[in-house]
Amino acid sequence: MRGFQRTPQSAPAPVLIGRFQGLQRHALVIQPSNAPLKVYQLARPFRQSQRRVCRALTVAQAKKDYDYDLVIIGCGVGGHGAALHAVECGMKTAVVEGHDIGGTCVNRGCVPSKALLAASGRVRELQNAMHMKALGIQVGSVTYERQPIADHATNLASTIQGNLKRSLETIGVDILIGAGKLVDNHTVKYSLPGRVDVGGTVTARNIIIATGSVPFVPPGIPIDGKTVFTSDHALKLEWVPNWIAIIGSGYIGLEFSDVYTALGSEVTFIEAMDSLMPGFDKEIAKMAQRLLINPRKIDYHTGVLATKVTPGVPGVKPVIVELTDFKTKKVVNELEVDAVLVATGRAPYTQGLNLPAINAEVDRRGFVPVSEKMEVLDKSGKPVTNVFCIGDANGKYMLAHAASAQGISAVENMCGRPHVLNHLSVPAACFTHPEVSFVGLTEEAAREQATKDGYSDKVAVVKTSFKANSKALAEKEGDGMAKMIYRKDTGEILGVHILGLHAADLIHEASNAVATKQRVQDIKFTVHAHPTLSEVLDELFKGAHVDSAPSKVAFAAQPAKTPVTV
Ligand SMILES: Cc1cc2nc3c(=O)[nH]c(=O)nc-3n(C[C@H](O)[C@H](O)[C@H](O)COP(=O)(O)OP(=O)(O)OC[C@H]3O[C@@H](n4cnc5c(N)ncnc54)[C@H](O)[C@@H]3O)c2cc1C
Ligand SMILES: NC(=O)c1ccc[n+]([C@@H]2O[C@H](COP(=O)([O-])OP(=O)(O)OC[C@H]3O[C@@H](n4cnc5c(N)ncnc54)[C@H](O)[C@@H]3O)[C@@H](O)[C@H]2O)c1
Repeated sequence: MRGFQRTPQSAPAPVLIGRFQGLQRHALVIQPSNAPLKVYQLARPFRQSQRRVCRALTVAQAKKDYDYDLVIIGCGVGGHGAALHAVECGMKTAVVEGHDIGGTCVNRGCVPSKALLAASGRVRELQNAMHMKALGIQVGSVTYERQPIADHATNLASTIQGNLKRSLETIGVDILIGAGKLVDNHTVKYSLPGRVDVGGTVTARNIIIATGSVPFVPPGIPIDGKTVFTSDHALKLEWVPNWIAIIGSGYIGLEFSDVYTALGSEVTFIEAMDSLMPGFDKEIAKMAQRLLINPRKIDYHTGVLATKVTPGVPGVKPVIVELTDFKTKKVVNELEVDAVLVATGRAPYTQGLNLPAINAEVDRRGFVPVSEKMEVLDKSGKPVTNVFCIGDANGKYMLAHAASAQGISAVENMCGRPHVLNHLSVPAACFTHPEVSFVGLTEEAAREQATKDGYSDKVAVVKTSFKANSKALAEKEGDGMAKMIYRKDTGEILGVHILGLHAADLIHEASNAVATKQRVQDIKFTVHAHPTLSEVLDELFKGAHVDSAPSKVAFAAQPAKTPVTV
């Protein structure tokens, strides 16, 4: 190491400080902050006189204070996303997984539920003779087989789980099997009950907690897995009840109401709040009720809690559900149904983590408190050095892609490149038929925020209908709307909400615009192919009235023109 120049630890980006003798293209790089010294392979030979920022491939670790640069406890999509990014940043990485790679999303969430929605959605479409006839198609009687649909979901989950595992192994991430427990802020112990052959202790410069969540079941509701169950059981589609009560009309409730009604069930929603879909923009929820609830075999009780559920026996004894008024707390009704799906949210899974070892504890709802940089906060609210928490376990935004984005953000921060994820730019979607999607604030929240911050007169809303879109009409899918809430003085996008065909795919133009801080007055000059559903957003952008002039970006010079010979 003779002749190496030392650079301060606080340098903003990795800095090259010397090269190994005889290795023309290898050099020692000091990473800012707390990341370790590394040997990198350089894109170009290094000249001693130059100190350069290195953007090259990692070859090996130069200093070995710890077994790993990063150990991630939990390998759901959050842990997986963090591991991929860590390796890209040159970190020697291991994941500790106590149950199944891919976690909730791959095994008991996004993936199998989308498989069920895809199959049942086809059944619904093909059974809709009016819709088919409008396209000039006649279909005979359409039936389905439950088991192959269930198998499709199970097989897809197992394929994606395998893909995820291979993607980690290929890039050299060690997969340590066992439930991880913190010993201190650099040490993780892992073990599996009843398995003496599995387990150990590893040290790491940084640790990420990514232990996810499990279904939340309110008190008074015993889960028997047969007649009273959560999404964990429902995804196996072991039977299709004639009448199912769904407690909760959030994402899980809505998506399963779509699946069950397509497969022939009648659904009764039990929702604690005064209206269905309380977490969504009110206008969108109202239209969703018109498209996704009213025309289907669905009824609902709002403003009530399911306070007591007595399991039944399939085909023999009904399930009894006691309903209590949310406000008066008086029992108001009793239902008899074939089955009950409990979809009342998810609880963080932090059991056995031993947070006191790092002087931290969960908050009153059980989530691990974190800073905006995803650092775990200790009991006094200060960041615990080198320990981060991402995904459902911190409760900031319980979505798969949010978990993964938080993982990337945490890795950036541990590499000394300060990063804060803008959660208002994270899109969300509910994969019903048609889909619902959004990014940013609801109109209600945006107006409330504007009143608080003194710009309520500047908030504007623009709307458009799928009925004005040629592609949607070609598909005979004109039901739906999109709305954008924005600031008419600055052109800032505050929220975009879409209900309609492929809404989940369409939202990304808006979410990317929010993430990159594009203004409406600029985006309205972008061009959308015709005829496409993306023109729904184009309509929104063009329909908005902003007081500010477009920036120069929208009128940037074109590449030099080739002279035209006349
Ligand atoms: C039915 C359903 C459908 C969903 N659909 C969508 C969707 O379409 N889109 C979307 O964005 N989100 C969806 N979600 C939400 C999404 O699944 C979660 O937000 C996401 O899985 C969170 O990722 P995570 O990595 O934080 O946690 P998880 O996926 O829960 O993974 C945590 C992992 O940590 C492991 N673990 C826990 N404790 C330990 C320990 N001590 N040691 C070692 N390992 C441990 C667990 O075994 C698990 O594998 C859905 C959820 C459900 C239930
Ligand atoms: N497409 C997706 O992205 C997707 C799909 C499924 C799940 N998820 C994620 O999974 C998480 C869990 O979903 P979820 O639908 O269970 O939760 P949710 O928070 O979306 O909805 C729960 C609903 O249950 C109601 N509720 C709660 N307790 C009740 C009670 N005792 N009686 C009656 N109603 C009650 C709430 O008012 C709320 O409307 C969500 O945070 C979501 O982010 C996402």
